[in-house]
Amino acid sequence: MIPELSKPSVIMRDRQRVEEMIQSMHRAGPGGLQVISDFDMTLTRFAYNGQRCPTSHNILDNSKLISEDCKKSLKELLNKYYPIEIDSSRTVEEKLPHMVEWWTKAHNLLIQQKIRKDLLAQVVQESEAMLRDGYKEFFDHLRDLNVPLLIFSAGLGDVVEEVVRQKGLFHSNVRVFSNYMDFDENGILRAFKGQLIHTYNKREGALLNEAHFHELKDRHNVLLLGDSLGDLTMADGVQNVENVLKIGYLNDKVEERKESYLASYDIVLERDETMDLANAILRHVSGGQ
Ligand SMILES: Nc1ccn([C@@H]2O[C@H](COP(=O)(O)O)[C@@H](O)[C@H]2O)c(=O)n1
Repeated sequence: MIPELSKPSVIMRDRQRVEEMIQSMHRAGPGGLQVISDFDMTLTRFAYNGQRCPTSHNILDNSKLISEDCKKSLKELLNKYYPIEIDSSRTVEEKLPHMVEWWTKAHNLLIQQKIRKDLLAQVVQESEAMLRDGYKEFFDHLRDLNVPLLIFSAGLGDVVEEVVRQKGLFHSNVRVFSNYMDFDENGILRAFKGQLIHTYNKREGALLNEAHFHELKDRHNVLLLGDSLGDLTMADGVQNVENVLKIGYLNDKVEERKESYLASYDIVLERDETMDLANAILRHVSGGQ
């Protein structure tokens, strides 16, 4: 049905179920579809030429807006908390306080740097942010089909938006839910707005945005893209859902985490740096439109 499902990087625990869901989505067509995606390491690449690619936080952390001392502290936080984030031997409940601590400490450090809003665009331009191969077809096809793309990110919303804008992809069907910076009247970062979003509380974020999902209440099929087990709850605010086809990018600690990803995602993409499968599914669902 979809040749990309047979790529070596694609693994599934129940191929028949996946094919049934895709067929059902095809019957409903693009008018019944919405796409909910994580940003960092899902729409962006995990690695390029053997080097890790930056998250939206890293784009700012590594920039000229951050002092060397602060860079060191942010790196120490990353080295301490990232292994906890991806540790398959701990439960989500065990990880939660550590994630809140990481994000809170990192955001407080960023606030101390008195970051200027007007320099963010330049920082993104000078960064090594990289979207996955096939990103343009993905964004443009969704725009052409009028399919909403909701990006749920525990990263930095201002940076996420800037990356998408600079690539010419911020089409009117794209909405970003994320951690947004609050700037004072001089354009200096003074706080973060709203409730903190980290890797494992996206369900709360999704439910807080229920009103937005209500606008999409006639779109009963969801294509969900994520890279962590926390991303699985991103569609929890969707009403009258018929199919949620969950595609998970397994980027890091692949062997260790494969079982848990296979148990939770319908399709797991192992070290796959492309949007090929999502693009192929969209082509199929839209009947070649
Ligand atoms: N200070 C931080 C905090 C988090 N990260 C990483 O960003 C990713 C964002 O989360 P998503 O679930 O939306 O992908 C997360 O995976 C953290 O590893 C960071 O780099 N710096």
